[in-house]
Amino acid sequence: MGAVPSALKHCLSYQHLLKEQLWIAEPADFQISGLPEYVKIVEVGPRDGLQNEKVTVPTDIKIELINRLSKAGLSVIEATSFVSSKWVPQMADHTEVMRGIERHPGVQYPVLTPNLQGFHSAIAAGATEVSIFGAASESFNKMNINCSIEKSIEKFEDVTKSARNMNIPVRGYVSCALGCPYEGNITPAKVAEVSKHLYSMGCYEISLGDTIGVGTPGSMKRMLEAVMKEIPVSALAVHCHDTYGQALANILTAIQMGVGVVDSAVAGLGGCPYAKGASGNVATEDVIYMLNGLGINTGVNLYKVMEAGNFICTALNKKTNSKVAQASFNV
Ligand SMILES: CC(C)(COP(=O)([O-])OP(=O)([O-])OC[C@H]1O[C@@H](n2cnc3c(N)ncnc32)[C@H](O)[C@@H]1OP(=O)([O-])[O-])[C@@H](O)C(=O)NCCC(=O)NCCSC(=O)C[C@@](C)(O)CC(=O)[O-]
Repeated sequence: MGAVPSALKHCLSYQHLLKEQLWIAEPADFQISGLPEYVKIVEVGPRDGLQNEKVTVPTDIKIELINRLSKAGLSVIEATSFVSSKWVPQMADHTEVMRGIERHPGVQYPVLTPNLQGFHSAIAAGATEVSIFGAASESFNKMNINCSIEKSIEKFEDVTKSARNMNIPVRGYVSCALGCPYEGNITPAKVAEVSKHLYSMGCYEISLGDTIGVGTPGSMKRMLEAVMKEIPVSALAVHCHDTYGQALANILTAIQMGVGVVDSAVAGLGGCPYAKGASGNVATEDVIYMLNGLGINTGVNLYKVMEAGNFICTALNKKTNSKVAQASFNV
């Protein structure tokens, strides 16, 4: 570990913090039966975390954030999205971001592509993995990508077909998996149906999004039970926003059910522009702290993620949403 940056120095005096959990990437040397040895973190901070920021974040700050996250040991960092700059102005610099980042060996930098136009722009900018993003709610789908679920499936098929021809892996999102800001309750059967469509068209992984953070361990369990009838659990990820403070509990429930991939955002940044009131994603720092405490390896250095969180929160002039970072920095 290198020199401790001045902003973090005072953390060292916090005697009550479990040193090994905070500073060392290695998980505890025990294993709780029934839990996996390893969980993959998909860092979505540079995309989901920043897309809703009202003030334009300078491109070099986005690039520096991604470079710092790469050095923290994260193996997947969602870098940006190739969507319309009229819809999401914050992501307008997608090409510059993709051209500016350092590519670390073993790290994937997927980007969102809602249609063929986005896919071709992403490939031209150097993307080597893309994500398509659907929803289990008609109303949300319309608000988010301006078409019905059925129409979006057609557009996604165009993307997956082109991606297959170019050997580009495609990840699929299903938003509103535990509730919709416009329709309220969403049935697990609908989530399973949309997930199956995306999986059948070639997505290697389906990320189930609690877009507005209303889920509980109970609704997470019911939804996963339905989806797991259609898709192997090894191809599932969970993507939890923390609006109602349930994200860590929901993630633990998913992991206990065999899910091995968790999306999260550094400093708990985030929110969806088309889901009013949705708070940030679960903080990467908090997920890693929990997993370390469970003896589950992530390969990620918590200390370096905290540094990256400190960097972006300073740049945005905002307080971190990570409880672990708040406790460590006494903010
Ligand atoms: C999907 C579109 C583009 C459809 O937008 P549209 O207006 O229906 O598209 P269109 O095909 O009719 O084209 C209209 C204009 O958009 C342009 N256009 C068309 N496609 C693209 C593209 N790919 N990139 C750039 N420009 C594009 C196109 O060139 C044209 O430009 P104009 O001639 O008017 O100048 C639009 O609705 C859009 O950009 N929506 C934003 C979606 C978004 O980024 N939402 C937030 C991310 S999703 C999320 O946060 C949830 C998630 C994933 O995190 C999981 C969870 O939490 O649940």
